Amino acid sequence: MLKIKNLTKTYNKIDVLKDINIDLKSNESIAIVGESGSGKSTLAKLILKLEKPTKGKIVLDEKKVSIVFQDYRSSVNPIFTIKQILDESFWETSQTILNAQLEIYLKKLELDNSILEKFPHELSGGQIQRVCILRSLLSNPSFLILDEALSALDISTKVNIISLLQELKDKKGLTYFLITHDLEVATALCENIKVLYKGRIVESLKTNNLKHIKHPYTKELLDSIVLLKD
Ligand SMILES: Nc1ncnc2c1ncn2[C@@H]1O[C@H](COP(=O)(O)OP(=O)(O)OP(=O)(O)O)[C@@H](O)[C@H]1O
Repeated sequence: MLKIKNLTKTYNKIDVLKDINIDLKSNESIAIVGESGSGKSTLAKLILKLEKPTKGKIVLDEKKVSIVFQDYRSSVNPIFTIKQILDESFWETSQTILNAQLEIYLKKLELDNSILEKFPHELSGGQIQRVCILRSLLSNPSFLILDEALSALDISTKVNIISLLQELKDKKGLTYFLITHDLEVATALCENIKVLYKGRIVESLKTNNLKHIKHPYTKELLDSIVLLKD
């Protein structure tokens, strides 16, 4: 479904991504976990062809691709109401189906119907982030890139949205390319985890087998989950 071969991206003579290889099978989701500045968003931009690789190749065998950007405030038009922002989601879905889906997703994303008439500046960061997730889901994608898409949400909302995303994965076969520094969200949604450190993949793991962690940065991430659960 997604093949990335020997990918390098250089900005100002600095390799932001170096020799990245990913081979993702259909119906498997992947999480790219890494600290700030490790090159995660750059990788998303390359997959979406918003940027060109310096070296290497990316082949994405999916047509219905959507993304929830990390910078959620600037990805909504401030002079549009939320309803108008969501109307951008038309692909091939009829208005009737869209309205029915909208009702369901609003409930699952814990958003009140009254937000539809509001403007982005009248919403909290967490509400706008959920509107961005909703907009992507309404476009009925088969491959969804989530770039730190749950970062502004409180724990209980995050748990509910993860369960919605899991449901869509199971029922509709939606595949996620998850970008996060939260290993816990990564293990909840994805079968595969790649740890990006200073532009290189330093560890490739299967979620059902985290015993083989080698890199100190991944160990730190795993310890932080244990600490949060203590
Ligand atoms: N268009 C650009 N021109 C020059 N440098 C860039 C550009 N885009 C990203 N970079 C640099 O590439 C590096 C990786 O950035 P990127 O946004 O991919 O990191 P990230 O892992 O997503 O970080 P964060 O978690 O903070 O969002 C950073 O040092 C950044 O300054």
